[in-house]
Amino acid sequence: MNTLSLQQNITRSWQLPFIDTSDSTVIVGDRSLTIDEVVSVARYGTRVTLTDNADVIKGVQASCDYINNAVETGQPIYGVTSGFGGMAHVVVSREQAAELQTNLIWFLKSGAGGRLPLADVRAAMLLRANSHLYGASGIRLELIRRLETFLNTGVTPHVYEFGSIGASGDLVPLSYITGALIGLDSSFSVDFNGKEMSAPTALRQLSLPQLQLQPKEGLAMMNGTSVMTGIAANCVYDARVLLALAMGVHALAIQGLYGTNQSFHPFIHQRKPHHGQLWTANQMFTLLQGSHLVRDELDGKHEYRGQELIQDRYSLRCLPQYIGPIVDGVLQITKQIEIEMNSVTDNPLIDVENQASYHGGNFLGQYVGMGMDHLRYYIGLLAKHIDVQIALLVSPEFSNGLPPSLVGNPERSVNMGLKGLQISGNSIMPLLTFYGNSLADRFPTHAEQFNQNINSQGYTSATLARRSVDIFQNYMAIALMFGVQAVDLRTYKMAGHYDARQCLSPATVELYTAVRQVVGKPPSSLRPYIWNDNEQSLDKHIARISADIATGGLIVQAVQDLLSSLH
Ligand SMILES: N[C@@H](Cc1ccccc1)C(=O)O
Repeated sequence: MNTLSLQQNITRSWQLPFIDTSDSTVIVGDRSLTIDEVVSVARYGTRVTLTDNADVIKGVQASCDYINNAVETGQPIYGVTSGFGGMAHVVVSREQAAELQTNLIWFLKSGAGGRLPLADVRAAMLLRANSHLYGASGIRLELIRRLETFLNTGVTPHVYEFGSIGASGDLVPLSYITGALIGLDSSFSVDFNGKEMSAPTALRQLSLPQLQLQPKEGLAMMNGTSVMTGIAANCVYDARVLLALAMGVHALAIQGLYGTNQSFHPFIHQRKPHHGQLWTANQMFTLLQGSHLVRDELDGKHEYRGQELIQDRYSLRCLPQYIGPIVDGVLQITKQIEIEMNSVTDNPLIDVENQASYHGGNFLGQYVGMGMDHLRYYIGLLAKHIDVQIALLVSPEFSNGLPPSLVGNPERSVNMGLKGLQISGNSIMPLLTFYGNSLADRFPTHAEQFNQNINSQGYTSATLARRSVDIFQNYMAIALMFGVQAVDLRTYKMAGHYDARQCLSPATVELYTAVRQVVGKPPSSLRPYIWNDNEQSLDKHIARISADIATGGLIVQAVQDLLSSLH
């Protein structure tokens, strides 16, 4: 997962307009999309171009021809010449086949709550277009191309945060995208590069006609997992960044605590070779290489250390064994979401080659629902571990000689150091472990007249994951502030000055320097990051660092090597 391709975008604000002036583009329909590409389009406005592959275009039209022929010849096809779901026994005549699709939008227009972030709606539109280009959905190219136009001109339908049970995909959220796409009614609103307006108004400004859905097209648009999967793709991208930053925070904390590098010796982990454990140990081994702030014990030596333990506590010594399963879990979720992104998830599916259609259930978003449950669970575990490291750093009984609460200037007796910052972090960590509770197992068994009597809750699990990621970005900011202060104070104990860059491992200098730059406090040999309590507003530092993380700024660039190796 290489996010370097996005780095050129970091100057591009996340805010509107989603217009990319560079010449980069994402081709849709000729190969699998990656999570990087989804994020690049959804957040940074990278242009989208539908493939001009003749076979793909022919396949899309052929699936429409199949549906039209079926309607003309009076064949019974679910959702085309029948009612929906628990009312699939209702016969719908050929004359009403088109009206059935438009009516689907109206009865699904039942969202609630706040609005979904525009970047998540953009991801959903991209994935809907991608799914339709497989030619198994019976939807015209004209509608797919309109998704492309909306993405490239910055028209983003407003979608509610509540409404989908993740079963027949995201029926309700997708009804808003579909209604806006065809300009059905002025009650469908969009954001047009920062301006709110009705969908018909936006179409007029783009000189695009309103469209009438043809048989199957409503179902093709709305019976899919694209919204929950779009949210999930953005969340997986952010969670991978946060996993890499967690490794960076631990590397700073281990140096702050003057921990040993022996815990990451290859010999240990080759004898318990879980993929995630090996990756974690290897990365931490590399992160600490060349540091003057760790006990260098790779030769196997051990020393009696007075009141200090002869070996580190588990939050340091067992770090690879603890984070390893999280790494393996995030990698599995990444694979599952990338498969879901590149799947056909509506129903029925059209097999043009055999001139047949099949009633199935690819729209059940179980991989997304359970995947996002697990992602929130992993985030909670990472936050809890970091909270332990912070507790060691601020407590003289465990910090190996650091000042209590990492006070900077000991001469100013009222200085209480990072006590408040720790309390703020303590207020967030429990919320992250709380968000780690599962949702997928709480589904109602009677949904939609018992037709959808199992359902994934994937949409809500994904929106909860979005919330968990946003919270974790704030917590990570607090953790990085502790790490920076700790290594400055450790440097003073080891070298008599406060500029940690001189003693840190080369692999952690960039992260350290990036944090200092983002908060506007360059390193100094005369003072640590925080000297007197009354010289800075820590809340502003938290806000700046979390915003930098959320927009892929300097701090994320500093862990690029970790991110690129995460596979
Ligand atoms: N399409 C779903 C059910 C459904 C679709 C649209 C509205 C309501 C229900 C099915 O295959 O059963």
